[in-house]
Parts: sequence; structure tokens; C-alpha cells
Amino acid sequence: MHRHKIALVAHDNLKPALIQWSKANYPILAECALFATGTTGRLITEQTGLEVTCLLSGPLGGDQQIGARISEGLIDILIFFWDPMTPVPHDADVKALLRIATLLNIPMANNQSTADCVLAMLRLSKIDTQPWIVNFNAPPPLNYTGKAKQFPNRSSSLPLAARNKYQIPPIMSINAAPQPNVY
Ligand SMILES: O=C(CO)COP(=O)(O)O
Repeated sequence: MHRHKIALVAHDNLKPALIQWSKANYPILAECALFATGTTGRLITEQTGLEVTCLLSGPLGGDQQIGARISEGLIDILIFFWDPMTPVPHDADVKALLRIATLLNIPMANNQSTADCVLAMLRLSKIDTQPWIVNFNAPPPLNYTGKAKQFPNRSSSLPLAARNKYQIPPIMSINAAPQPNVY
């Protein structure tokens, strides 16, 4: 089974929440390949025992490293507990990370309830005998006006009939592998 690659990031005020969340979800996170910005990753490793590949600290380029991995199709899911109440010096990097994750249509959780939803879907995909209920591997076609060349139609492996029957929109696709180096 595909080992999902999850990036974990938290601003300082939210680090305790992300650590708590990581502890609560240890079993499924332990089955994934985890990446994180420097301080977030170090704290998660120290306090949960999860194995995390630590990149640079956010203000020193960690957000950019994660964004680059997303654009290369190397991250499936982004869990980013960003702080909406505190300015950070690398705001431009944060915005760029949120932008690239949105553009490439990977599941991105910016608060705990959404993170819970994403992991619930991940669990479902692992236990369900009908894998099309949650389609983790089919990139949905991204149809940005005027961008057809950069984003050629990428067909979904989810049978159309099944998707219509269960009204599962392409947005349910997880792990929308982006085309490498489209820009
Ligand atoms: O600043 C961050 C995200 O923007 C997080 O960086 P650290 O994990 O190094 O604190």
C-alpha cells in the first residue's frame, strides 16, 4: 500500500496543539512518511517518538522546502496549523506554501478539525474494501482557464459511474500527484 507522505507544520502558538494531535493519531501517522519544518519536526520527534524528516526551520526556508516538495509531487497531504493571530517574519513564505498546496490540490488542513477529517479519510481508504470510495491516487483534472497546457487533462482512475452514483466530486481525491515542474 502507498505510504502517504505528510508534511506537518505549526506556528509557535499552535505547536502544542499539533504535538497533542500527533500523539492522538500516532498509529496512523507512524504508517506514513512524515516531513516537517525544523522546530515542529524536532518537537514532534522528541515528544511523540514519531520518525520525522526535519527540514529547515520555517523562518529560515522550511516552508519553501515543503512547498518545493509539494510542487514536485513529493508530499501528499499538508497539515499546517498556522496562527491567524500572530504576524511572522516569513509571511511571504507561508503564503507561498498555502498557495502551492491549493494550486496543486493536495489535501491541506489548517486547523485541527480539518486535520481530523483528512486522517479519517486516510483511515477509511486503508480499511475500505472498495477503494474508490476514497480515491487517494487519482489526480483530479485541474481546469484553470487558460492553463490547459500547463495542466493537461489528467484522467481520474475513479470510474465515472461510481463517482456519479456516490456523488464523489474530484475534490475528494487525495494524493493528487502534480505534474512535475509544470512551471
Ligand atoms: O514557521 C513555521 C511555519 O511557517 C514553522 O517553522 P518551525 O517548525 O521551524 O517553527
